[in-house]
Amino acid sequence: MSDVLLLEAISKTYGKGGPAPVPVLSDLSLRVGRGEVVALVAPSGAGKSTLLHIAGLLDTPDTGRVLLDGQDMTGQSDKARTEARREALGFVYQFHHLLPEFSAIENIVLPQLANGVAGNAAHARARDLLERVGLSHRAEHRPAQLSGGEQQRVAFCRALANGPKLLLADEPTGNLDPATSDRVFDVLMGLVRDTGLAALIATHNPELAARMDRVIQLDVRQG
Ligand SMILES: Nc1ncnc2c1ncn2[C@@H]1O[C@H](COP(=O)(O)OP(=O)(O)OP(=O)(O)O)[C@@H](O)[C@H]1O
Repeated sequence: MSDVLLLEAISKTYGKGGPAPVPVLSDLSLRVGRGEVVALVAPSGAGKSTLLHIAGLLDTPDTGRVLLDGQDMTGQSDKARTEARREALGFVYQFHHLLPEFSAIENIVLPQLANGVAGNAAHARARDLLERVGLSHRAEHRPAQLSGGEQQRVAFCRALANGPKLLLADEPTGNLDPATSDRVFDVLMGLVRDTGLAALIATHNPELAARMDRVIQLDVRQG
């Protein structure tokens, strides 16, 4: 299985060289293969967000390498990283961050237009994604008119709108009640499996983690 994401010997310390350095990641390596769904389980403060930011090319490690689909992103320009992020990565957060003034379908169309997709094709893809998550009938509604679980399903569609190679998710169902979280997670797994993309999904929920292909546990560093 080829690696979609490969982190090699990553280290990160905040405030390095200052009076109160915070070492967070030390010599961490991980890989996510094509079609693989990996759970990232970490107690609060262990560096889960730091790791997702590094994997998502939003932050850089002090040492180590980040390879995305075989391409070494270490030392690449901001422009190249932004491009790679737009083309290869999809993000889902605990709170959906949908644009409130746009409808569900527009929230899925807009990132495609920003990537140069033609309007008709972008709408067709958005409709297809909404159908897959059972929300065709809510396409014209704005986020505030949708339930929390529905908003999160729209956020999944948006993350997948540009056909990413890797989905990075930070507690994607964390703000939902347990029953809704379970249902919405099923939808996410269905989407990921259908599209064959790789996913790294951070969760505090051991039951959700157990349903993924592999679990990576991060521990809090002492000192
Ligand atoms: N900019 C920063 N400067 C200094 N310390 C930081 C900075 N950002 C994060 N940290 C510290 O690094 C550690 C890891 O932070 P991170 O946000 O990655 O944790 P996390 O595992 O995502 O936690 P949570 O699950 O609570 O969100 C924490 O102790 C945090 O206080």
